[in-house]
Amino acid sequence: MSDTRPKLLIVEDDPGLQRQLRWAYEDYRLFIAGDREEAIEMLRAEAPDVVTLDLGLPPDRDGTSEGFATLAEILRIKPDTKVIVASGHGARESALDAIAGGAYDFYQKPVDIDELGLIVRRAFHVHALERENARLAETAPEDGRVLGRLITSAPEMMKVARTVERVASANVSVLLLGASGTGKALLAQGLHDASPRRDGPFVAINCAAIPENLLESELFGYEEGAVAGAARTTPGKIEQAQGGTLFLDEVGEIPLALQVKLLRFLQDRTIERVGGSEPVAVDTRMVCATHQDLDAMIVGGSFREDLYYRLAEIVVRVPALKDRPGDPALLARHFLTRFARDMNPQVKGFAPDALAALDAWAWPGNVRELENRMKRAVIMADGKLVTAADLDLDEDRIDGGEAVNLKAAREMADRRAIRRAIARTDGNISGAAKMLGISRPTLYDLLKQYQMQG
Ligand SMILES: Nc1ncnc2c1ncn2[C@@H]1O[C@H](COP(=O)(O)OP(=O)(O)OP(=O)(O)O)[C@@H](O)[C@H]1O
Repeated sequence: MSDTRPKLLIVEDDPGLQRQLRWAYEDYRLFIAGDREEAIEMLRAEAPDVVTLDLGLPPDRDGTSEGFATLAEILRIKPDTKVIVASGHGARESALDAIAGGAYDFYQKPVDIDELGLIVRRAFHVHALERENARLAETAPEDGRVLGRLITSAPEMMKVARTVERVASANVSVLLLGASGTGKALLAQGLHDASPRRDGPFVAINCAAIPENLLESELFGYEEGAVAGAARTTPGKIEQAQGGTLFLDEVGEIPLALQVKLLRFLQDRTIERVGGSEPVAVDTRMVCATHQDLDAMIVGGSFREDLYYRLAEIVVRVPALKDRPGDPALLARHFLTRFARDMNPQVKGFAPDALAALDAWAWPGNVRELENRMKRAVIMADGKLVTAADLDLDEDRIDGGEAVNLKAAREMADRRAIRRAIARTDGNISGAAKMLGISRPTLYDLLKQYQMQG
């Protein structure tokens, strides 16, 4: 049986000590090196997670130069290695230098086997935890959730979520660019929840939903009767977001005159309410979103460039749903579970033709459209399964309607034929391939090429 004990490399030139240590570590597979060259050779061959390193190695037995050179080389070759350095009597200083140079811990000679044993065990433990964390960070969470409520399994969207998570802690303005219904509002909320301002308010305002003449007082608030003495103050959205985050959705809809006022706020962080006399200081984080092409608007003179640069310290592009392979089906399942629970508990899943249709549809309204169609489908479903008909997708428009050229037309025809074959064979790939007159690997290739699901 293969030895699965964790590997420990001991770098020690004193044969007496080597012997002593050899007996001390039953729980590990031991590798012992007497100098730098041997140590590096064993590191490369065995990749141990933990190394104990005597700083006084030949040819500099009484100094530390060789020990430090070994430490640096180990960390260069395998940076996650936990190196525990041994310092001679009164050489605490060099031990501390070693820690500054990336060593994990140190121990003082003469060796106390029990104490060193504890340090080594802890080093393995920390290494295992770090490895597990790195693994978790690389893989998608099992339920497909990231940033709290966002559901995705597509690398394109994971990248977006990770960027948002990363910028959350920095106090920079963020502009989310993406088509309607792609989840920009959800990302903005996720950013707030991941930021140090999470205990403050998250205030959202959709600039497209408010008539132009009311937008100023919505944003900046207003004061009435100030002159008569019985002032009534209504705080605007900016003020309501004090200590938290303000999400300006459809920021491209803000008229030019108001853009100037917004810019002034971003410059001096104070607002003036409509009809108000005193400036009010407001500390809020700004997150904006739009589906419009702000660059073109700047060129056309309808969006101020100086405001753009204030709002867009970080720009995040949110991909359309059709560009996130696997997400339509994953999100559809999520919405099915949610709506079935509330509206039609007998519905349990999808008929194969529904899955094929979900995959083929271009989702011009993105996740919002999917959510709405799923709600309808769950209500309309007759039996346990949602069918393609329940989704009410226009067959002729599946795959995006008119083909722009011959290549696109062929792809469209391929997709339609594949979808039908898979639906007719209840998702059986071998059967579908036979029906299409192609081999199974060819069908898999096509599914991959067209980013369809089998
Ligand atoms: N990845 C996702 N996981 C779960 N729900 C999502 C996801 N993306 C979007 N949604 C849901 O879809 C709907 C639309 O999302 P959202 O309002 O965030 O989009 P948007 O890009 O801000 O749209 P608009 O620009 O039209 O305001 C919301 O109900 C949201 O909760």
